[in-house]
Amino acid sequence: MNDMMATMTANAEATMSAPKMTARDVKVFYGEKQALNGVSIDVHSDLVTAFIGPSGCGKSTFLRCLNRMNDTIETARMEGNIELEGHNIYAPDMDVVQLRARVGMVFQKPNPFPKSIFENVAYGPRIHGLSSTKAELDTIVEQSLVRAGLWNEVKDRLQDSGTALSGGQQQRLCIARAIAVDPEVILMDEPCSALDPIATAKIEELIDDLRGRYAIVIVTHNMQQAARVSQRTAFFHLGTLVEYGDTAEIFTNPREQRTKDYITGRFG
Ligand SMILES: Nc1ncnc2c1ncn2[C@@H]1O[C@H](COP(=O)(O)OP(=O)(O)OP(=O)(O)O)[C@@H](O)[C@H]1O
Repeated sequence: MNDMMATMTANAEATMSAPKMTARDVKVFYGEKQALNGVSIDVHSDLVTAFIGPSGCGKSTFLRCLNRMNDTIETARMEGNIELEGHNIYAPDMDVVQLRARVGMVFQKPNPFPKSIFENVAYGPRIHGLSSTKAELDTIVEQSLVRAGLWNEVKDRLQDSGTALSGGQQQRLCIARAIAVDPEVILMDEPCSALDPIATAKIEELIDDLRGRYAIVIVTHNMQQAARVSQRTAFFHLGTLVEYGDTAEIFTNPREQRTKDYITGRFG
């Protein structure tokens, strides 16, 4: 394929669906200190988007803007515009609890509630009124655990504590918990950094299985992981989005020298 055709294919792929989320000129300050310098990005529904970059470049800060988790940090202040399906998520009438159900989050360290496996998954659907009978709730719990690739391992011990599972199982339980409230976007902040290679491989497979059903955004320190699981990659450096594009392009033919230096291990 010649260069022009390759570009046209990439562009056609990028425009195949309207973006699920758009961010424009997002700036974040912690007190006086500016952590993001005006980030603009589109997140597509049917793709996995990876955020990469050296420690402290602002990946997690930006991820947290996408479901207003930064609201919980007293010193944090955000400027710019972020929309979910065309609605400003920072508008005064936005219900933040609803927003965080639509844009779910999985954290670096698995954080199940100190409750049963069943309750971990059932809690969200119950408080969001997604089921009216016990049978409906059972179905949601089962489907969520199936989708998170955990059902076969836990179906006979749903009343055991979620915290008694292995680290990798706990992380899949947290993914099931996010899935249970029927989100549109799932944000994952270094979801494998506390896991061993086998548990990591399972989460990566799971991300691939979930692609297409949810827009997935993953922050990762691991460039191989970004290359394996994502179709779009955003490279951040010192609070700036340096380059954003097709993952294969970013890793084989980056436009910016700073991206090239980072992916070839010259810094970071
Ligand atoms: N709660 C906070 N209060 C003050 N400064 C913060 C806070 N969280 C992050 N920062 C600062 O904002 C900048 C960006 O941090 P952020 O955690 O978003 O980077 P990151 O790229 O996700 O880093 P890492 O890969 O190490 O997690 C850093 O300089 C960091 O020290």
